[in-house]
Amino acid sequence: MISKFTCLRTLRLAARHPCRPRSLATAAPNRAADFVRIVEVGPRDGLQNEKTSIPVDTKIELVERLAQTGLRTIEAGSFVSPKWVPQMANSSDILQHILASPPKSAAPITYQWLLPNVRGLDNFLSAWEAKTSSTSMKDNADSASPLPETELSIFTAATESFTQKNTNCSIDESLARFEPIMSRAKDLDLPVRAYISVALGCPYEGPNVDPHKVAELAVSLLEMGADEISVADTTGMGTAPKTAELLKTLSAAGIEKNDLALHFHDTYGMALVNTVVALEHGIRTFDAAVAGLGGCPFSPGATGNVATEDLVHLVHSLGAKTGVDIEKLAEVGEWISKEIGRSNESSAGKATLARLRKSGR
Ligand SMILES: CC(C)(COP(=O)([O-])OP(=O)([O-])OC[C@H]1O[C@@H](n2cnc3c(N)ncnc32)[C@H](O)[C@@H]1OP(=O)([O-])[O-])[C@@H](O)C(=O)NCCC(=O)NCCSC(=O)C[C@@](C)(O)CC(=O)[O-]
Repeated sequence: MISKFTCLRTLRLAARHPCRPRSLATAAPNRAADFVRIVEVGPRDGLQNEKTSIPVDTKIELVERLAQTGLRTIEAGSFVSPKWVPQMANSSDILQHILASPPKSAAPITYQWLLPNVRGLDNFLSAWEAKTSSTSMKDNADSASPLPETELSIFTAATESFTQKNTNCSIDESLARFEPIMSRAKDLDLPVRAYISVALGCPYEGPNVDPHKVAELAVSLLEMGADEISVADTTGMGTAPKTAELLKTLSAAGIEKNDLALHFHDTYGMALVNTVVALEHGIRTFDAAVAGLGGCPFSPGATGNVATEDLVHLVHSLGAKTGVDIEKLAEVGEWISKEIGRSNESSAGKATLARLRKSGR
């Protein structure tokens, strides 16, 4: 199937978007071969499935603490229906707080916001524009604490069943919802990343998701204007051979490595193995959640994202850089785990803390 559209799509992809986004592609240091960019999804993917309502102050404090670890990109909330995902209902408050008092950080941070439809975009914009329109670009550049970079995330899935369960529509309908979001985001110069869920296994259709379907969707999203595709192993069913096959299929479809991020959940303990496979294929952007927080409300049995501390430890052990201070990050992982009453799922985080405590720190 892929060979039929590969050449045409490759040409189309090469011609798209002469103007690349500010953060996703122009982050020059983040594109060095030995630099791995981490997208911290803990405040969104990590918290969205928690059953007990988490106070907005705790969510803001999590973002502020993460901002001090060296992480450069944080997905801080989502503008989805509160009837579907009640835990994310106060994302507007978090956005407004971040814009009004950008968290302290050594380097500028980009904040991402997930949305499923135009209603989500409208809700996002009513909070975002109120602040950004009152700060001119010049004022912003001159300001001691300029407005943080902002990006949007949209999401669809590689199977019809998951798309229905997650967003109450078909895959095609989900793409149709993105068209107006994409065009308004481009007008506002806001980069857009697009997730493709269940790329390596679906809770409703099983472990064998067609990699060509993932490639076809990725091409459609890039053609539509997405600046980055985050390919998600929502269920953690991915294995090393399946990850390699998927990445080869995406490459054969003309998708560049720099356009891809990988988003592994660690349900079967395979996330780091699959990360190594992806690193060997040249992927340099990975999503993760501090302390291994997370789970998708519409993926029964799926556990958290790969823990950011474990990802950082892996990358550093391979001699590459992340810019993240693992000791500070481990403290954040332990703090948020206690705050929300769940166990810290990061092996590297717990080991780092044990070492720190032993040395009296
Ligand atoms: C897409 C919908 C809204 C369709 O849901 P629907 O019920 O079909 O939508 P609707 O258009 O019929 O609207 C129903 C009600 O929701 C309201 N509504 C409609 N849209 C919004 C909105 N944006 N924000 C706030 N309210 C909204 C709308 O106004 C209406 O309110 P009512 O008239 O009944 O009072 C719903 O299915 C939804 O919100 N789904 C989101 C599910 C979700 O957040 N899943 C988790 C995130 S994805 C994920 O975790 C995977 C990922 C990204 O991490 C990668 C991976 O690991 O796989």
